[in-house]
Amino acid sequence: MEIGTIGVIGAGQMGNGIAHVMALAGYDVVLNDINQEVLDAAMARIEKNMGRQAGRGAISEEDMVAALGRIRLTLDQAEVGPSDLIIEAATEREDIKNKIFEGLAPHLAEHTILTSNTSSISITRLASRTDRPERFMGFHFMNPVPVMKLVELIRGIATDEATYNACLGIVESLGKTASSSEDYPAFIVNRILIPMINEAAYALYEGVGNVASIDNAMKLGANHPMGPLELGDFIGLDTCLAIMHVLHDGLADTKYRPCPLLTKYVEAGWLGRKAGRGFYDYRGEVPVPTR
Ligand SMILES: CC(=O)CC(=O)SCCNC(=O)CCNC(=O)[C@H](O)C(C)(C)COP(=O)(O)OP(=O)(O)OC[C@H]1O[C@@H](n2cnc3c(N)ncnc32)[C@H](O)[C@@H]1OP(=O)(O)O
Ligand SMILES: NC(=O)C1=CN([C@@H]2O[C@H](COP(=O)(O)OP(=O)(O)OC[C@H]3O[C@@H](n4cnc5c(N)ncnc54)[C@H](OP(=O)(O)O)[C@@H]3O)[C@@H](O)[C@H]2O)C=CC1
Repeated sequence: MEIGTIGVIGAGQMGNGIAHVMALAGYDVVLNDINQEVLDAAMARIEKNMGRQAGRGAISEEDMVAALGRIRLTLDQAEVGPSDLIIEAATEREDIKNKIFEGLAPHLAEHTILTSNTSSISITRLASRTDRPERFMGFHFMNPVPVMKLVELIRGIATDEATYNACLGIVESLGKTASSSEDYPAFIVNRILIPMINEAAYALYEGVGNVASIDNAMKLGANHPMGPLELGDFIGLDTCLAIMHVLHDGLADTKYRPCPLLTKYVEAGWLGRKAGRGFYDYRGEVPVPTR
């Protein structure tokens, strides 16, 4: 199936990265959010990131200008409907995602493929609420999207082969690598990664170490590019907590208990980098640990 236009719903950190790589690969992109300021910030972020790529010669100025011209911003979800493929990248809440797919339903073209960039939520369950479970997939990018090579592809129980192959073709056209995961809570990467971040929050909660010692231990002792608390802030602590709840509920195993300190940070609105404060405070010149 020929894919020309890609709709992206949610213009947060993932939505802007997805729009960036899709436009550079030659797709027309319709980027939607409920907030004009978020749309404007997403476009500014894309321009900045592409500018850096052009600056170091990874892409040409012409490619950059052409890619930026392929991105259309809209507050009207209906304008996303006729896209060949839609990637939902809104907040990690099942009620929000269901509402988006319900709202899209009357505006979809017959052939439109629906996908979700969800980090953890059942693809089968999301698909079952739509009119096209056979044309529904998990299309899971990693953060930061322009840099990370992997895309997890998750089939729901009803996903057909044509849909899977269309998504695989897109991943290849981006120069990224697809890995297939079965549809179980948090798939592969987050099944392993997010419990590690939650465990780091427990180590902090129990006083095993402070923020700096925990992050340094994993950076210098295990060669991780970011410490687990820094990575939690980078992903978004609300997203990390939501994933822990999906693991805990979906696998009914106490080993996935969300750390109470992680919950407290989210309740405080200390969601990490995107909120200016999380395990670190980002409001000054350099990030300062909060504990
Ligand atoms: C939660 C989920 O559902 C799934 C997930 O995504 S889990 C999270 C997965 N991601 C990770 O684990 C990221 C771990 N961190 C890293 O790999 C690295 O710290 C990093 C790539 C983010 C930054 O690397 P670094 O060497 O410290 O920084 P830096 O040298 O500034 O950046 C490296 C490159 O990334 C680019 N980059 C960094 N952050 C970026 C961002 N937010 N957006 C776009 N590009 C970015 C830089 O432009 C730079 O590109 P060039 O080398 O081509 O100039
Ligand atoms: N952060 C990460 O590292 C990764 C996240 N993901 C997944 O990607 C998705 C997005 O995450 P992320 O970008 O980090 O989250 P962000 O919080 O950065 O962005 C989510 C965006 O969705 C918007 N939004 C909420 N409701 C709607 C709606 N009804 N229609 C359109 N937009 C809406 C939000 O607006 P507002 O702020 O106004 O509510 C916000 O701008 C989640 O499912 C997450 O699990 C996947 C891989 C990695």
